Amino acid sequence: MAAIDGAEVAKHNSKKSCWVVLHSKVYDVTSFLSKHPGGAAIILKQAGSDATEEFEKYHPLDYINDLPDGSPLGPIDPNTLGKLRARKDQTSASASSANEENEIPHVSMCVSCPDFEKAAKVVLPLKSYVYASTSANSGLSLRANLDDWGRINFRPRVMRNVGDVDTRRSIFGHSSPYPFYISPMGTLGAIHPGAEPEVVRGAVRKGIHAVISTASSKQVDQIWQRFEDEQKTLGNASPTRLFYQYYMPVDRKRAIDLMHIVKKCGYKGLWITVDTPVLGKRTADRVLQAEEALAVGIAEEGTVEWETGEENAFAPAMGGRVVSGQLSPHTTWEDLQWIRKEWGGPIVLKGIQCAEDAKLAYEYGVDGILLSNHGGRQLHTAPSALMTLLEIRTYCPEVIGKLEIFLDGGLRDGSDVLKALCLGATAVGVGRPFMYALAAYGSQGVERCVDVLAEELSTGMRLLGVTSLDQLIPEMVNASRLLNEMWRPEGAVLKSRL
Ligand code: HEM
Ligand SMILES: Cc1cc2nc3c(=O)[nH]c(=O)nc-3n(C[C@H](O)[C@H](O)[C@H](O)COP(=O)(O)O)c2cc1C
Repeated sequence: MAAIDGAEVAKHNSKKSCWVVLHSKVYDVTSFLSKHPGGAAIILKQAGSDATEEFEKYHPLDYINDLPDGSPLGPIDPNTLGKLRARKDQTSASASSANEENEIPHVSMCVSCPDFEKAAKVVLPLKSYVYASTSANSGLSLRANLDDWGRINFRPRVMRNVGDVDTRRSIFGHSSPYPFYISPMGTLGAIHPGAEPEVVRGAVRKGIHAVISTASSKQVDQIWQRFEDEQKTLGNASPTRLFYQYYMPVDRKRAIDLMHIVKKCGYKGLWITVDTPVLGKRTADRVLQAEEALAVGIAEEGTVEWETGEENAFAPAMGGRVVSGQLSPHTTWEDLQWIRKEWGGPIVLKGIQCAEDAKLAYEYGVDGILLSNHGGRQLHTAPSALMTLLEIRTYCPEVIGKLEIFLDGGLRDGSDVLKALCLGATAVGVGRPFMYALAAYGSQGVERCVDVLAEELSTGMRLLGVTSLDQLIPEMVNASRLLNEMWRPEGAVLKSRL
């Protein structure tokens, strides 16, 4: 194929004819515009230019293969790159380029989790900040997540020898120095150029476990490779293990193939996200996307082709569109049977939000449940993980001790982790604080965030009067306020039917 001149590419910069360069090849994406799950506006902004940098922030390389037949036009003539259309993107400021008025604080100034958010706000483009911070509808689920940790109080014991504390906890037999891990978050390329591998680097250096998202910017095997490389530099001494968050692809073959790749890499558990049959309404993203569309001269598309089908083959969108998602809305409990057969390792259901489903999870033989409302990004006014844990303690206590129980959502202080453990949890997941730390400081920020949480945790243990996590018992917390508001079944008996 003859090389294409940059000046020719630059001419195709509209909805009528839209060409972009991706990794030195020219693609005609005109017919793809209306099918792009991220919306047409985002690609139109790149029309006639080299879209590689923008593409890589959001997508693994192999997404290019999903462009329609006929899209690839040929290689770009490397001597004519200067003739491509200049892009008017917001580019991410980096820690070193943040200007003086908006100077990013030194990492040591981050002494508690909210400090990372302030620093991230300085460096992140608005779009990325909105993506990280957004929540569903009017934001009440996120608010409750944040607030409920403060609505449980400790009942400390004093005059105990708390000179040395042991903060270790195992997840499925894999020891971690702390009872918290990094929650799966998609599209980290929009947050930091190092994306998921940069998070892995920080995790490995601190020895904590991390769950990797299906919607990652980098491919699952690339992330694994980085994990192995990082382990090697530390003489394979880090206890960190990676687990995989699974949005089940609609297509069964694709679903099984993905699971096999994950297994072959060596991920230690499959965390199936079950709270996302459709994407929640991400209000702030919606507003931003409408603005972006108007800026390139198109009113936000309303219903595009891929929305009208009841399923689509892509991952849940980064932004706020109504994407039914890679997780089929038709998934049921019965699917666990074939998943278990294909996977063969520990399975956690991520997104359990009531006692009935906790009981079913146990009956269906999963190994763990993650009480979560997706960081307040899915159902409007969904219960916080703590509220769900209290329901489980009250109505199906038999699952405690049989299943590994994880919580996430709104955790912003290491000592709050102790409350969940007092009430029977195995460990707690932390999301946004790590994302903000990554944005501002890369893997160094991730490490700092671990240190901040770890210090709060060990101080909390000493002040509570315990030296190991096994000593945490329900009597060490006062959960009366939440218990007062907890849901109660009519007749006080739980009916756990499908
Ligand atoms: C041609 C260059 C491309 C650019 C610059 C681009 C950029 C983007 C951006 C910025 C988003 C986030 C949208 C938002 O939050 O508003 C997005 C979403 C998305 N894009 Fe693309 N994209 C491109 C091509 C593709 C291709 C070839 C595919 C695969 C067929 C694809 C699949 C998706 C999917 C599934 C989403 C929603 C989920 C996610 O954020 O991962 N894109 N894209
Ligand atoms: C920006 C962002 C992206 C996320 N992406 C995913 C994802 O790809 N898969 C998933 O199961 N959960 C995802 N989550 C939810 C997290 O795994 C976790 O449940 C939540 O962030 C915990 O709440 P916190 O952020 O308040 O700690 C995401 C959360 C955020 C904030």
